[in-house]
Amino acid sequence: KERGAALTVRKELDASGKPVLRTVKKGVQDFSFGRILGEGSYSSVYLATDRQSLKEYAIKVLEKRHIIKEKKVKYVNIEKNTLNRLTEHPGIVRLYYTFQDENSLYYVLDLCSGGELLGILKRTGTFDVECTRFYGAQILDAIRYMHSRGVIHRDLKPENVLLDDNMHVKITDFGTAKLLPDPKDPDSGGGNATMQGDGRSASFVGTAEYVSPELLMDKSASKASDLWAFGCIIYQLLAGRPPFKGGSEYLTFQKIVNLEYEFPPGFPPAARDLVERCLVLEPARRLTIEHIMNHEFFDSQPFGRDLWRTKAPRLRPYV
Ligand SMILES: C[C@@H](Nc1nc2c(c3cc(-c4cn[nH]c4)ccc13)C(=O)N=C/C2=C\CC1CC1)C(C)(C)C
Repeated sequence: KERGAALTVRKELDASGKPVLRTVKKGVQDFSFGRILGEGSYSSVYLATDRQSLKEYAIKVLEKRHIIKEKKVKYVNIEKNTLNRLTEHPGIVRLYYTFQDENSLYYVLDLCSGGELLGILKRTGTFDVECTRFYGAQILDAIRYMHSRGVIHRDLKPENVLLDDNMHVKITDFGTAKLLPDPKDPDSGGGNATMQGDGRSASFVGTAEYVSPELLMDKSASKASDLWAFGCIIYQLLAGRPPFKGGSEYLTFQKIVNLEYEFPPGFPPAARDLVERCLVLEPARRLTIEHIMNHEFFDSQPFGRDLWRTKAPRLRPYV
């Protein structure tokens, strides 16, 4: 059953002409679709306005035929289960409800009108320490919530960190997440439960520049894999480029497993120490979330509710 399926009430006349109230789920007709906001490998996200409330949403549209042909049913299930599990955090894009027609599935989601963090970073080049601390803390707070709900994102990167109209973080794109068995809902685990998936548990590898060494060395992802990606993101906000970037994916992977990266001159020392303790080849030796939150780089940075109430800092480049 769809969680919180939105219902509209329509007054209709029944056979004998008696007025009857019929609750119907919202559908495509209830929205006016605007421009494409982003395109994934098998979905497009549109700007859409609810004709009745005039509220703006993002609607992710997935074409059923394409999903089945490309054997992506498993990922669609994982994304929906993940979004339905991550409902109580300001830093995670929220799924309000879903509906479908004969060709497509529709997810009605938070509109993140600030777009991708990567887009902002490209415009400013780098972030200064104050901005890096604010956005780093919001990303970390969202990761902490995800992990507490048994979700490993596995593909964290600046393209998947969106910004809402207050320029606050919204993590998105959970099609490649790994769901640990939910203590409250044991059979929702593993992400291997598929509707009619292909049965193979393909071990997913994230985006080259942010993928952790254990995923390349053919071990399974763990929560520590998201913290490796976090270290890459902090480095990139201050340096203006990711730590591991080769001329090809293969060369990037080689740099990762050999831990081949260096800091540009002037890189802030506290941030350097934090990044060095996240970009550790052995997952068990990487800083945990609690350690990162207590690291001197995040000194005097509130986490939790206050973090999401503070005004986003003006974006200034790190010069
Ligand atoms: C990463 C994702 N891109 C995007 N996904 C979402 C956006 C979004 C918005 C802009 C944007 C807004 N203004 N200007 C640009 C640019 C890219 C977006 C949004 O507002 N709400 C929910 C989204 C995704 C929800 C998803 C979990 C189901 C890809 C590229 C995969 C389509």
